Amino acid sequence: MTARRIDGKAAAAALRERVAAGVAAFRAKAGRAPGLATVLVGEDPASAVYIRSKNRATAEAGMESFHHQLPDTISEAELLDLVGRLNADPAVDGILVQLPLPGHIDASRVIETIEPSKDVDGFHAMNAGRLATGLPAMVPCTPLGCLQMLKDELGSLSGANAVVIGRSNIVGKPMAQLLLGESATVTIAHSRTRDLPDVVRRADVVVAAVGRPEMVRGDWIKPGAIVIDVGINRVPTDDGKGRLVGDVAFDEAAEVAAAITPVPGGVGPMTIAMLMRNTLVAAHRRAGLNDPEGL
Ligand SMILES: NC(=O)C1=CN([C@@H]2O[C@H](COP(=O)(O)OP(=O)(O)OC[C@H]3O[C@@H](n4cnc5c(N)ncnc54)[C@H](OP(=O)(O)O)[C@@H]3O)[C@@H](O)[C@H]2O)C=CC1
Ligand SMILES: Nc1nc(=O)c2c([nH]1)NC[C@@H]1CN(c3ccc(C(=O)N[C@@H](CCC(=O)O)C(=O)O)cc3)C=[N+]21
Repeated sequence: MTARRIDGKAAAAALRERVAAGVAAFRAKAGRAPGLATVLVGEDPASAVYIRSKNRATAEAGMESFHHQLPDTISEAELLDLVGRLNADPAVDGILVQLPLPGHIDASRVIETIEPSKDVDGFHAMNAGRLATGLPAMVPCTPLGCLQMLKDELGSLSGANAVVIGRSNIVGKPMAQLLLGESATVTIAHSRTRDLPDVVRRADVVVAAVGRPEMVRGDWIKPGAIVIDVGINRVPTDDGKGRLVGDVAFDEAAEVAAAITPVPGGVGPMTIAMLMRNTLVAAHRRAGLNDPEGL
C-alpha cells in the first residue's frame, strides 16, 4: 500500500471535541442544551446500530437526545403527526428520521414535513435548493464529512477534476454541489454512465457512493488521486458474521491513490460527527445567534 489512509475516526473525534466545546458555549449563552430528536420506524438491526451511535454521540457532546422508536405498523399519518409535534417542540433543534422507511410510508412526504430549520440531515427541498443556490443551508452530513476530509488532504479543490459516482439526493447530488461550490470540475456518474472506468481514470478526486461492494477497481484510479469511499456494504464471511466493505476495492486502490478512506473507519464516523455539528448549528440559528466558528 502506498496511499495514505485517511483516518475518519480520528477526524471525527477531533470534530466532536470542537462541537462539545461549542455546546458548552451555547449552553452558557442560551441557558439550555441543543436537542436532537431521532425517529426509528421498525427494528432493522443496522439502523438500530446507527441510531444508538448517534444518540451516544449526542450525549457525549453535551446535547439532549430524544429518541422515538415506532413499530413498523405505524401509519404515515401517525408519523407525520409525530414530526409535527417535534417541529413545535422548542427543546428540539434537530430532527432525524432514519431512512429507509417501510414501503407504505412516503419518505419524501415525511422529509418535506420536517421544519427546514430543524432538518439536520439537510434532505428537505428547501435546504437542497439553498445549497444549490449558495444560500446558508443545512447540508447533508455524509457529503459534508467527505468534503471536510478532502479539504484536510488537499487544501484547495479549485480546478480539481472530481468524479462523484452515485446521484442520490442524500449523498451524490449534495456531494456534487459542495464540490462545485469549492470550484472543482464535477462529473456525476450513475448506473447509465458509459465507460465508467474511463470516467473515473480522469479524476483527481473520486467519491464513490453506489452501494456495490468493491465495484471500483484499482486500475480505474489515476495515480495520485484522492479516493473517498462512502459505501457501507455488509458481505458474508465464512464465520457467518459478515464484514463491512466499501464501494472501492481498497487494497487495489491503495496501491495507486495518494490517499484513501477505509471502510469502516472512514466516512461513517465523520457522518455522525457532522450530525452533531449540524445540530449545534441549527440550535444557534434557531436561537438567533451567529453560527459557531471553527467547525
Ligand atoms: N457512510 C455513510 O455515512 C453513509 C453511507 N451510505 C452508503 O453509500 C452508498 C450509497 O448510498 P445512497 O446514495 O443512499 O444509495 P442509492 O441506492 O440511493 O444510490 C446509488 C447510486 O449509485 C448508482 N449506481 C448503481 N449501480 C451503479 C453502477 N453499476 N455504476 C454506476 N453507478 C451505479 C445509482 O444510479 P441510478 O441513479 O442510475 O440508479 C444511484 O445513483 C450505500 O452503500 C450506502 O450504504 C449512505 C449514506 C451514509
Ligand atoms: N435520515 C438518515 N440520515 C442518515 O445519515 C442515514 C440514514 N438516515 N440512514 C442510513 C444512512 C447510513 N448512515 C451511516 C452512519 C454512520 C455509519 C458508521 O458510523 N459506520 C461505521 C461502522 C458501523 C458498523 O460497524 O456497522 C464506519 O463506517 O466506521 C454508517 C452509516 C447514516 N445514514
